[in-house]
Amino acid sequence: MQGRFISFEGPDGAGKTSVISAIQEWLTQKYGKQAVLLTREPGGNRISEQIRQILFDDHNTNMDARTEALLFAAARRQHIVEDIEPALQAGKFVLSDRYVDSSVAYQGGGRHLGADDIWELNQFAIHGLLPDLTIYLDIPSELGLERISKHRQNQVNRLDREKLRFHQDVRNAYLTLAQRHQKRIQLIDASQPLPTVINMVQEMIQNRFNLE
Ligand SMILES: Nc1ncnc2c1ncn2[C@@H]1O[C@H](COP(=O)(O)OP(=O)(O)OP(=O)(O)O)[C@@H](O)[C@H]1O
Ligand SMILES: Cc1cn([C@H]2C[C@H](O)[C@@H](COP(=O)(O)O)O2)c(=O)[nH]c1=O
Repeated sequence: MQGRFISFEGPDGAGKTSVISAIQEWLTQKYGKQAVLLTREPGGNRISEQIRQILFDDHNTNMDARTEALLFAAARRQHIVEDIEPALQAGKFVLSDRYVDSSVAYQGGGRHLGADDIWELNQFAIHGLLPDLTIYLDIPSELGLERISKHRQNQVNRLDREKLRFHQDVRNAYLTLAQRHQKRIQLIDASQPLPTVINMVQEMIQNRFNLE
């Protein structure tokens, strides 16, 4: 049986990590541990995690925006081949904390490389593999950044530290993507309380895949 591929997207601090772990628990209770793969980008396997370290190294302040875009795409390719495709072939639910839309939003929007060029660049990496469903957690940039600075002071990465304008451009690019891919991308207002957001995401997954 072919599995189901669900990606979770959103600006920094939208609550993806919190929501995705609740969804993992919910699906695991329903279908068992073996039925669910929780993974993240950039990362998932040794090579992609090594690329992640380069991307988020605080010393790499001189990284060119196109180099950054290529590294995210390279980590994605390895993630697909080593983790996502095998899990889908085994019939699992694949829950990915970020996927191709992150590159379009952050490198295309935030870094101003252009959404279309970054989408095009990533076609080589994803080779046709798009999620069956993308949950986009939408949040005003100020609120997302406030959540991060309140709760995660010692885990802030190189991209979290970008200025407010960068995060606003990221959000606008996500909103454009959600308009363009209305069937695949489902938008949720992530400024609502966490239990409400989790319930809405569960309903979306239930409806999309006709789960009991
Ligand atoms: N709906 C919510 N209401 C209030 N606080 C929330 C909500 N969702 C998450 N948070 C809190 O905001 C902080 C950031 O959440 P989380 O790490 O889940 O976000 P994230 O989208 O994964 O961020 P990033 O992509 O930057 O890692 C956490 O401290 C979390 O407890
Ligand atoms: C996949 C991907 C990610 N990013 C950025 C977005 C975030 O700032 C970090 C990931 O941090 P998280 O806490 O693990 O969400 O990386 C990006 O700019 N481009 C991408 O393709």
